[in-house]
Parts: sequence; C-alpha cells; structure tokens
Amino acid sequence: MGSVTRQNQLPVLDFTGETLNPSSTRWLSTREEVVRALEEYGCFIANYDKVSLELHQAIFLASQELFELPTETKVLNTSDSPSHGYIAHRRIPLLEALGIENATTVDGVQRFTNVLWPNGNNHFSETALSYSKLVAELNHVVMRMVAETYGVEKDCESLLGSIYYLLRLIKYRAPREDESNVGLFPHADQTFMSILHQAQVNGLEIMTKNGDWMLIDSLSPSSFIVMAGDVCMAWTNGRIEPPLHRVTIMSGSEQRYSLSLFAFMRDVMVQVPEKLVDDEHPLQYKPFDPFKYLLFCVTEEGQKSKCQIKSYCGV
Ligand SMILES: O=C(O)CCC(=O)C(=O)O
Ligand SMILES: [Fe+2]
Repeated sequence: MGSVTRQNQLPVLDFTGETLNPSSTRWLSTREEVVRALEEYGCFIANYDKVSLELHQAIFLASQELFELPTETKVLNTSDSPSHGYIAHRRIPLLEALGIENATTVDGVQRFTNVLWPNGNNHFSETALSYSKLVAELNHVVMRMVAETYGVEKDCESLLGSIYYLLRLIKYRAPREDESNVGLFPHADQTFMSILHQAQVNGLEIMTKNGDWMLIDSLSPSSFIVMAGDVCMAWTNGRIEPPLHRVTIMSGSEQRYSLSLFAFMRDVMVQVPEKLVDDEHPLQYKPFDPFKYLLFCVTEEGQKSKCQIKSYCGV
C-alpha cells in the first residue's frame, strides 16, 4: 500500500444557505458534485454551518465528560446490535467508543443518558440530540441529492423512512513509545452513509482509488466528512463504493475525539432500483435486509470475507 499523502485532496462541497433549498440552482449544481465526489472517492467534505461553533464545542466537551466516567459505568451501555454499545478493544488499546442508539430521538438519547447518569444529565441529552438531528439533516440532503441525480427518488423514500441513527462518540489516546499507533484498522463502514466529525487532532486517513492513504487535515469546526457505506454501494448497484479508512494516532499527540453519525436501516429490504440496472450495469446485489447484514458481518464467515457485502448479497 502507498504512503500517506498529507495533501487533502477530497472535494469540499458547500452545504450552507441557498444550497439547502431544493428549488435553488445551488442545490442542482451541488447534487451533481455530490455524486461525482461519491463515485470518485466514496466520500467528500461538507462545509455545513447548521452545527454552530457553540454546538461543536459543547458536543466535544460533553464527549470528554462522558469518557471520564468510570469503566464500570461505561460498560453498562450495551446493545443487541454489534458494535453499537461500548467498545474498548484489547487489540487496539488506544480506542474507546460509546454508541447512542436512535440518537435523533428523545427516547434514544434519554435511554443512553439514564444508563450513564442515573441522576440525569439534561445538558448531555440536549447537546447529543441537537447535534444528531442537525447532522442527520445533512445526511437526508445528501441522500436526496443522490436519489435525484440517479432519478430514483421514489425508491429512496422507503429507505429514508427506515433509517435509524447511531451516534458513536470516540476517544483515542496517544500511543506510548513502545506501542502501535493504530487507532482504527482499515475498514469500510457497514452503514448506508456515515458522517464523521473531529475535534482539532488529526488521524483519519482515507484510501484513494489508486491505493494511497490520504490524511484528512485542515478541518474546520464546520467540516463534516460524508462517507458512503456498504449498503449504499449495494443500493446504487456498485456505482458508489465505500472508501477504506483508518485512524493513525501520532505518539506525543493529544487525545483525539471524534464523532461518527451512522445511518443504519431496520425493517426494510434494500433492493437495487430498476433504473440502475441495464446492459452496462447488470444487477450486482440481491435484495437484502441491512440489519441482518450487520449480524452477518460478525459471524465467522463474515469475519473471513474480503468483501462482506458481496459475500452476503452479491449476485
Ligand atoms: O475517528 C474517526 O475519525 C473515524 C471513525 C470511524 O471510521 C468509525 O467509527 O467507523
Ligand atoms: Fe469507519
């Protein structure tokens, strides 16, 4: 695999003001750029200022406060779904993560807060909920733009109704001299779409189509990385491929805090829209249940697979 390029080559697309209005010309031009970026890189940087600087600061402060809780408390955040609860890998000692299931709903956030702070923590709940809702809006905009560009709006409607969001709060500590600097091994997300956001410390690297690792840096508080997942690849019949990405933490750096808002789907069968199948693009994926796909990924067969989504539902 190639070396890491420092240059941030990802397209930066504007999602402020007029762009967010579906009847504006900026919406139309942006939707073309969205699809071009997703087809080329599987991701792009969105400049999105609906998350204010205050909210950006508040959510990362809330995250710091959360990780300061004792481990006995953090492990109480369990889930039936793989990797949705508390993660502290022995294989990757630098990483610690907590997931809030149904993070765009009052119930989901309350449930999480009640487990971690039995005496309540309204400030945390309100911050996590506002953040998740605003970032989920960005995901909706991107999904609509993709659907419109491919002319498959109707097919997209049922998917939009079946989305649930997981907000994963992540903390990486810096490695000691004798430790590996792996924060997260190379992987593609099992989501439809993921929206990543970070505090000041870099570490995220994304693989380009020619096999180079590209360090994502110079991000501002209004920068969000919008990244396709496996389910999006299947739905678009392979047009949009999720990028491999990893996290590398420099020794001597500060702790790194990041957030992933994951769009997963439940109670729906994902099926390639008819319009996306033709002689040039023969059907590549059978209809599948994206929730069962998550369960497949943690089976022995899923773990061994080089491309899990193809093993699960590839034609
Ligand atoms: O920490 C990051 O920036 C990336 C996190 C990530 O890739 C994930 O949670 O799947
Ligand atoms: Fe990821």
